[in-house]
Amino acid sequence: MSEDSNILQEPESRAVSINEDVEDEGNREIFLSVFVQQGQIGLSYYDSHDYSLHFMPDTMDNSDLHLLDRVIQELSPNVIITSAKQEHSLTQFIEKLGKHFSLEVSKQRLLSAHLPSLPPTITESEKIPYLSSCIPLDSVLMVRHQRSIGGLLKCVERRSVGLDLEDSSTGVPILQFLTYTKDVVYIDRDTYSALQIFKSELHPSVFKLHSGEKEGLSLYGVLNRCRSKFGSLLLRQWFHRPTRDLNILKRRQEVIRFFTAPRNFADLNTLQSCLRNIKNISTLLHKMSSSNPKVAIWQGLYKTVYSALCIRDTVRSMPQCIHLFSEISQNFTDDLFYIATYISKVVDFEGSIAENRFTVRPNVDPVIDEKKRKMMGLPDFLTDVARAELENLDPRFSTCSIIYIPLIGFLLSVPRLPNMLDKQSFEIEGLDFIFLSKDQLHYRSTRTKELDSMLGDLHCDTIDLEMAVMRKLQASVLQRSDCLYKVMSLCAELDCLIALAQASLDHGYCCPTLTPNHRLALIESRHPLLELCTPVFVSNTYISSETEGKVKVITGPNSSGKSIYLKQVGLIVFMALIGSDVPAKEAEIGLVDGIFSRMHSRESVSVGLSTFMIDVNQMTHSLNHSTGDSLVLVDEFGKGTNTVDGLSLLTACLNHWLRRGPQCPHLLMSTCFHSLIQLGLLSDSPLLALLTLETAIEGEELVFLYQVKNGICQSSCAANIATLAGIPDDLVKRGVEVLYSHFLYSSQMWDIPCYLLVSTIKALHCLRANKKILDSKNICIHILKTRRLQKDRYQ
Ligand SMILES: Nc1ncnc2c1ncn2[C@@H]1O[C@H](COP(=O)(O)OP(=O)(O)OP(=O)(O)O)[C@@H](O)[C@H]1O
Repeated sequence: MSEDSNILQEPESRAVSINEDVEDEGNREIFLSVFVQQGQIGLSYYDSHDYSLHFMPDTMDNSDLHLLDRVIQELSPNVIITSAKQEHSLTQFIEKLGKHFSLEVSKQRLLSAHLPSLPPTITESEKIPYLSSCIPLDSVLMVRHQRSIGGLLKCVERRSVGLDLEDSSTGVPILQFLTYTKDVVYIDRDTYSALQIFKSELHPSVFKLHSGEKEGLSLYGVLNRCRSKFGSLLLRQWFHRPTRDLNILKRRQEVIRFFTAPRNFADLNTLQSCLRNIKNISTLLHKMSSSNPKVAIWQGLYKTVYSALCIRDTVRSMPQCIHLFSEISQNFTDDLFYIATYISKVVDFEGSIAENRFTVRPNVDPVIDEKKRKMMGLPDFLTDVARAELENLDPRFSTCSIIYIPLIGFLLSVPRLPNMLDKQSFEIEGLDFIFLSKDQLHYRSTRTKELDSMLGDLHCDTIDLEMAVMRKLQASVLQRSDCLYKVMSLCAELDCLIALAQASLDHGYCCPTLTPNHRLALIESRHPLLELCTPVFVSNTYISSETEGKVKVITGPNSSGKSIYLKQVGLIVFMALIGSDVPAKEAEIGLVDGIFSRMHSRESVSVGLSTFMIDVNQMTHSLNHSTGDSLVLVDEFGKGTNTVDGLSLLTACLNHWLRRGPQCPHLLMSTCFHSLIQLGLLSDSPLLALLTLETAIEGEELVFLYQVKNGICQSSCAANIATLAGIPDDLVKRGVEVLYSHFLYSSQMWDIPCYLLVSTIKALHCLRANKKILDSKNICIHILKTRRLQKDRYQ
């Protein structure tokens, strides 16, 4: 804390509940405006949560508008606005159309937008340089973009977004302009869902049903240790926008490195407790600009600014070569200290809470002090007046009191007597009856009229004076709002990075080496979610490069861990692309441009497509859009249809990728179609590597070792697994009999090479675990003998 900081009182010393006013997410509304032309997309959106206008400079998008799809997925906008004359591709996306996209009109709307941070007297020509510093107005590509902003502003103005009961002439406030990052790695909805990056579930508590959803077991749930709500929001944004920008990623990594060093744990804890007290500054400032902000808003602001100062002082003692730290040290200016001191000196928090309005501390304004002093002495003085009034009062009354009611003034109050039944009986000579309340009659007497003129409306005067002080304070806080916005964005970043560092420490992650080359090497890596749910997790290595095999085909018995391996590779690459540490002993991540997947994630009912159609859609998407820098995860493609058709499709896709040579993505594919390899269907390619998962037979049981090794698997061990799962033995036995009769018949019909039969028999040997199934081996051999197959034909 700075030298003068002892002037400031710790906010906790005035511990009072800061209600939801401060954190109120309220009705968050997002208005997205899109304009597409000749493959370029310009978009902007307004977020009523923090009154910010985000824009994305014109960017190429593909014909399916994937970028737009991703933005919609991230933002879930309440309204999407576009031009009625839009290209067909866009109209497929968007249902609500607007027609406010003329370029000149757009410019005018931007110029007349309500920007509270600018002085109200600013002229249009003065506004242009300011706006061009926020949005590149002169950029050619921005033409379309401005048009999207034009439509957006028109819509939000019409709906008075972000305004409560303000005057109809008040414009929708825009408190900040933010760029929407475009250098993002492509990941589609299905991949997010299959990898369990997010998983929302309905809240189980009946009491919290209104708050909607909570995060289930997901990567976001595991990594989100943010202390503030806006930190969590920013982390969510990072999750939606994994990036290839090495500068951004290295900036994040250097902070995480610092906090994961044991000697910095104390600083980490201090910062975490400060971050907990930082409230949403956009909401605070918006509420602060209302005519009479609630006490909680003042408390929230004070606590926030005080904590920001603590953060600044802690960070200033840390290495300033770390970019985030030096930015915090520079941008948390003395304006913060000014605001905190001003609030601390002026606002009487205890008094404000007691009276539920803004009250001023002593020694701020002598006139207010004088009036308060008079008010303080009032009870004694009024007791004396009441005593004197009682002497002259009707003798039927044994007590009376003098009370003060704001706006009405001083009144003489006496208890109602039993014979005072109607209004006429309330009349007392020399007194004017005013009202009856709770068996107390209230009158105005000559003396109370004297008091009114002598003391006036003391209370109201004090309130007016205190409100004037509050307005001055409000104005001076709002003048310094720029610095407060910086506090919020830097604190959000710090919060996210501390959260990632904490997760890294808790789960033993390592810092990945990020490189622009095309190699992925995950040494002894783990699945970040499964490792938390299983007592023993077997780590595995994945290395993919042009020389070490970019296409991995992984076969293994059912339940041997193929899907988990695929997902763990996807998750680790994803984690590295948001700047996080990863669950591995060592990792080298060549920055990929997209993660594609063919994994079961959606129920066919929810999308109106058959399961096989979903599979094929996902595969088509991966085939069409993956590049040599992409990661493609394919889990059991083709098993939703006839085996031969599924196998043929899978083979065609794989060979297509292999033929692409250097443009072949990092492909990790699991399959139960062992004949893909056994029948030699795959093209010879140095890119191809075959992997399998190790199993062992222990006693009578099939044991999964979950260890990935080079090689192929001969059997799915489906019968064993069926037995393990409890399918009756006789059914399993019959299944195996049918399988092998059919197999031998087919092999003769189609003249399938004999090594296949050998491998079948070998596979049957593996079934030693179950004696009844072992019998089926004898059946198989028996069939072989009866068909007089030559032994040497299949050896
Ligand atoms: N590396 C591992 N360490 C420990 N347990 C694991 C590991 N991999 C997988 N498992 C366990 O094995 C179970 C099955 O894994 P997974 O779903 O990946 O199998 P699979 O081979 O894809 O099966 P199927 O072919 O039937 O889809 C997991 O739910 C998990 O409990």
